[in-house]
Amino acid sequence: MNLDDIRTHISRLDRELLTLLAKRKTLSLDVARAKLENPRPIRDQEREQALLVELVNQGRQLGLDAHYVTRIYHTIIEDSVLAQQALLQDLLNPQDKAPAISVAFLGLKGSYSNLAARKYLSRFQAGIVEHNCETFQQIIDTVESGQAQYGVLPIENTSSGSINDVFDLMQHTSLSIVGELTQPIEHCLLVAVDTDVSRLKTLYTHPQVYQQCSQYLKTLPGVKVEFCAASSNAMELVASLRRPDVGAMGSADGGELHGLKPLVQGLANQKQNMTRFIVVARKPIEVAEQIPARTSFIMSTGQQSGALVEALLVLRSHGITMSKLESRPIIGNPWEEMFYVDVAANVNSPEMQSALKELGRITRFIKVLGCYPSAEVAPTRIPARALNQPHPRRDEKAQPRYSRDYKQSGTRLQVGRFYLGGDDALLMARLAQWPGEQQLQEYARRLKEAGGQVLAAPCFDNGDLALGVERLQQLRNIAARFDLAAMTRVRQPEELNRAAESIDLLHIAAEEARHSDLLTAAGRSTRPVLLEQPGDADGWLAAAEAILGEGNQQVALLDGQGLGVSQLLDLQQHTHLPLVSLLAGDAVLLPALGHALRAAGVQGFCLELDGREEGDALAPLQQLAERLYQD
Ligand SMILES: O=C(O)C(=O)C[C@]1(C(=O)O)C=C[C@@H](O)C=C1
Repeated sequence: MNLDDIRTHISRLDRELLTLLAKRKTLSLDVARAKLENPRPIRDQEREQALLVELVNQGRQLGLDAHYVTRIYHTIIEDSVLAQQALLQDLLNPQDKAPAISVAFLGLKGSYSNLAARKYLSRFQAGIVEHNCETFQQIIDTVESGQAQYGVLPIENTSSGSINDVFDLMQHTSLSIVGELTQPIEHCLLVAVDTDVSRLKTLYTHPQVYQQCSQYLKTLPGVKVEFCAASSNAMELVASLRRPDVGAMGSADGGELHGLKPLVQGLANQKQNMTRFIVVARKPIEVAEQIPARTSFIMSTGQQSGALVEALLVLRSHGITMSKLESRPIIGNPWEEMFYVDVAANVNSPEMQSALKELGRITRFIKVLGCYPSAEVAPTRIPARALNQPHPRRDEKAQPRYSRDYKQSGTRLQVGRFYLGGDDALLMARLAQWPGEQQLQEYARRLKEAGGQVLAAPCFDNGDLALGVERLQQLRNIAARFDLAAMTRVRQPEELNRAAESIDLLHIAAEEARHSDLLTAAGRSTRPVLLEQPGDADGWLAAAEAILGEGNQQVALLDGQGLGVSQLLDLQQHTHLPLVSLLAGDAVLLPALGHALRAAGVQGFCLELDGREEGDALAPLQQLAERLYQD
């Protein structure tokens, strides 16, 4: 077969795959109807688990990797669940059959909000009338006045955090949240005519996009940046200029709507950049019992100490999980705050009704903003043993993946924009306790000055997931501000998954290095992992193997036990994984110790700071950096 023949063959197979997927989707909607007649939850994770295990095993026999099969089926099942939910919601909240649905959003054709609005409304299979708005307030006004049925508003972004103006507006509107969706933000450099980067003189962009792509923009020092009100304005301008020396920054899909082509893709500093949008309408909707629902509400508690904790305990005592907690000052009342809370519950459920009643008694203000189907379909995990069965592929060697027999050359990890295992040693500072935002910023500034690259702080050290997630955002933002990478310790899969959304390096400490669920989650993540020695070298390598075996090849070893030079050399003969040494103890000796370990092949150093150091805590790292630089 020549290349064209092979491609024809592939295209035919792809068509068949699509036909089968469409057939599967029809069947999954039949399941939803059956579940409506005979009420059962849409999501059935036991069934999903059995299905995934069977598919992984069948895939194996066909020579397909378990990780690959699970990834594909997570996507298929996610679509199946969302389609079933949409069907049930339509049946429960019938819409007048209108030929078109109107929606208000920020920006022009091609803005991220426009793409999100189109994605959300695609489920209604009706025409769309679009209202381009210049401000969030205008979106609210357009829906409140009935000119548009829906409004789409961005509420939080994985790299720039919460969009506070939207929270503030939600407090004063009569509109309800009726839906949510998450839109990947993929910034590209867009051009109207054939050109190349070296010919560009001016780039048009929105300030937030500029901020999110700052690292790429540093590589274009001669290019002038002009700010526009929205990226869609930038695209419109570049499309009208049609010149080889101008470009816009925005999404490839948005650019296509203006006839622009992507010249460079993946410009964002942070590769996983997503925005969560909420959809608002004049009337609240009901969410079918069978569907996982989210309820958003705002409340203000009194100023007395412990008032917020008391309110949160009400949720906990009703078994209600909180997925977001955000505080905003109340204008004109400088000592009080409004809290925005998202919970995983249906507002009509008995638990939520009872919790709301109780909260009503202890808060000063409480208002439900809406209840809507959760767009998050958490992938069903399959038991590690189902994935860990030996792969029957004949060409696979039996050597452990961490070993030099398996891979000769040393592994290089990408940590943010830095490397571990490259030419230069990676220098990190790890705080033993969460220091508070101000002080974290101060550590970051000093670490940067000292020549370090990775700032580590324990976001989850007080056991509260929601607080941990807030801290992740602070850590990430502060690290980014000082051009550092960020690391945090994760102790359970849930923490790991949340941290992996935004943090550059995941730290598994000695105490957790034998937790198989955590190792499995780390292996399924695409973030690099720093695995601390749990006390014995064999257990350490076995833990590394568990991660590598799941798919994640970005693993480094952190020695916190003070292995000597000869043990380190021995270890390096054994494994291609990069080694990091923990620097703790007498500050005066640390630079010399680090220097010797570097000579023995250690690729990274982590200075432990417990906050009790006297004088400049980062001085040993700076001295080590200077010595290594002189070499
Ligand atoms: O089998 C079901 O109950 C379905 O709803 C179908 C399906 C699937 O697409 O395979 C989807 C959602 C459930 O969580 C389990 C499986």
